[in-house]
Amino acid sequence: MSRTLIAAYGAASYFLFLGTFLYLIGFIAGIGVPKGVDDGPLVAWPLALGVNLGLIALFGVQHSVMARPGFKRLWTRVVPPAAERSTYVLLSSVALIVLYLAWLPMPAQVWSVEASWLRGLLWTLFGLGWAVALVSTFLIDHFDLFGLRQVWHHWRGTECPSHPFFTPAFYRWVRHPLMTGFLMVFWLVPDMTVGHLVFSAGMTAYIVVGTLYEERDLIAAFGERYRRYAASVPRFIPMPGRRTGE
Ligand SMILES: C[S@@+](CC[C@H](N)C(=O)[O-])C[C@H]1O[C@@H](n2cnc3c(N)ncnc32)[C@H](O)[C@@H]1O
Repeated sequence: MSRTLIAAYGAASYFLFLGTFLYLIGFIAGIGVPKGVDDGPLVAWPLALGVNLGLIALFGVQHSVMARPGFKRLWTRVVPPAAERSTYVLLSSVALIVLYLAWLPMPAQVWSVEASWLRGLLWTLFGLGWAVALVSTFLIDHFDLFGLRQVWHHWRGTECPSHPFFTPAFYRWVRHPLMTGFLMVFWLVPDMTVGHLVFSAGMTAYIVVGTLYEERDLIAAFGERYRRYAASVPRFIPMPGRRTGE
């Protein structure tokens, strides 16, 4: 494949992911999108539950299996190595779009906060969660995570160096601040239906399992250094007095 084609593929995958990521904000909040987590045809709850869990599993399997070094080694025999991350990003977007389209509502209310000050506080924390997630992508390397760095180096004909282990800013307080941001936006909402709860609980389960696999790879890559970091820094929730500087 030509360098320009791979660069265009990388850029297209990035912008598609940006769109699906922005859609996720509206999907969860139920604001500003044609179909949110509580919209869609009403069906019997066992069917809705089965379909929704299947959609989360589809996203979780795609997102976790394709991120493993062993899978990447096999996969890069099929796709050019420079386009591997962009393909991951593209297929993650496809899995999310399928989830948005096929998601079935389960409208029974689990909680609905009435006090306006508390609603305001929860919406503020919801917004803060998105900010934490976005800033974390830049701390770890936004353009690498979304495949643009790889296609850019390939386009210029330069080597794309792999990242060292580091613990910038939020990474001194928690090991997975990007996931902390996601956990905030999944749970800190003033209104929660059963369907929304299934989404939040399913995605939380995926995050817990996904980060276990990620840490196994990080220990394989960085060894004792990562083990020491994991022993002193909490996974998702910052604890006063427990942080490390690298
Ligand atoms: C989607 S990012 C998520 C990072 C982290 N789990 C979080 O929630 O903030 C996953 C990538 O970040 C890398 N990564 C995670 N922690 C890292 C660290 N402290 N230093 C360097 N790379 C790291 C992993 O190897 C993986 O390629």
